[in-house]
Amino acid sequence: MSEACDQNCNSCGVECSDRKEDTDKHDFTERLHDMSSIKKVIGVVSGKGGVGKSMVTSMLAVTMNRLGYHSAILDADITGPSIPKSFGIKTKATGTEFGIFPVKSKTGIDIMSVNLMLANDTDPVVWRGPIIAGTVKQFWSEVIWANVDYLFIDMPPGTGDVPLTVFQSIAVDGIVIVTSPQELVSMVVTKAIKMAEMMHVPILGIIENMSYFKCPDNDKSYHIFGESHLEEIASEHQLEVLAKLPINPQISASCDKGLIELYTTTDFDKVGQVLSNMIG
Ligand SMILES: Nc1ncnc2c1ncn2[C@@H]1O[C@H](COP(=O)(O)OP(=O)(O)OP(=O)(O)O)[C@@H](O)[C@H]1O
Repeated sequence: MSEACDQNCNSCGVECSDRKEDTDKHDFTERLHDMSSIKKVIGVVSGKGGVGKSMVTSMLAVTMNRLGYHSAILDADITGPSIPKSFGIKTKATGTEFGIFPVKSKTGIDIMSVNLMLANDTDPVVWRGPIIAGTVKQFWSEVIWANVDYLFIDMPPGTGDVPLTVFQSIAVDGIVIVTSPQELVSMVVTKAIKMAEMMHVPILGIIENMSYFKCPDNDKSYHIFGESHLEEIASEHQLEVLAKLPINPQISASCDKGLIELYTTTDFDKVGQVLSNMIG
């Protein structure tokens, strides 16, 4: 210890034997539940709301489940949870002294969402930011995610408190960015990309939803929300285009009826392959 020591290690650069841990450097990482095992954690993000992020999260879980992996979904969209509805889940989550058990969908996808804990699905979550962020952490550390290959996290839109909490406290292996043609012409998707870069989370690629509408009468494709700028944005940030999804009334009908697991498409084949390669 130096003679001039004032016991404030934060303002001193000397590596002496009495040095205390730097109190400015916090480790925000949350511990996974002891009974959980997750191979890969994938965040699904969007710059703004309503672009189909929850639908894409659901279909990613369904796709990997169909490929023989055990998928799970952590619904981190606490104030606007829509995952249980897409899967038609009516039962509530249960818990014991060991932890909280996610609810299984019809095809065996494990799901945890705030709506599985509320008495009524229509009860609003009127909580302040730190409580919401704390709930997401609890979904990670107190839920028993048993033998999960892919845990998909449906993030709230934007770059606010909850996405920040997820990136800081959960070891995310990669993110998928969901966007729409309208959104791409604005700067919001770039904000989401830059946030992931700042947090050092690998970006697996971009999915453009509501890209076009294929008319069943004449088989022509119409760009309802304008021409896509996806390739430009993707190449600007050296990102892979994982899918371009059409506007398809069957998608919204499947979500509304809670039958997303019955929706079939080849549109997710590429992203399914990219995700499979992560486990091998
Ligand atoms: N490609 C599509 N074709 C038709 N309907 C779609 C498509 N994608 C999403 N939808 C519908 O649009 C609505 C919004 O989708 P979703 O809830 O997935 O958006 P979101 O980005 O998660 O929204 P939020 O940010 O508000 O949570 C849903 O009713 C969904 O079924």
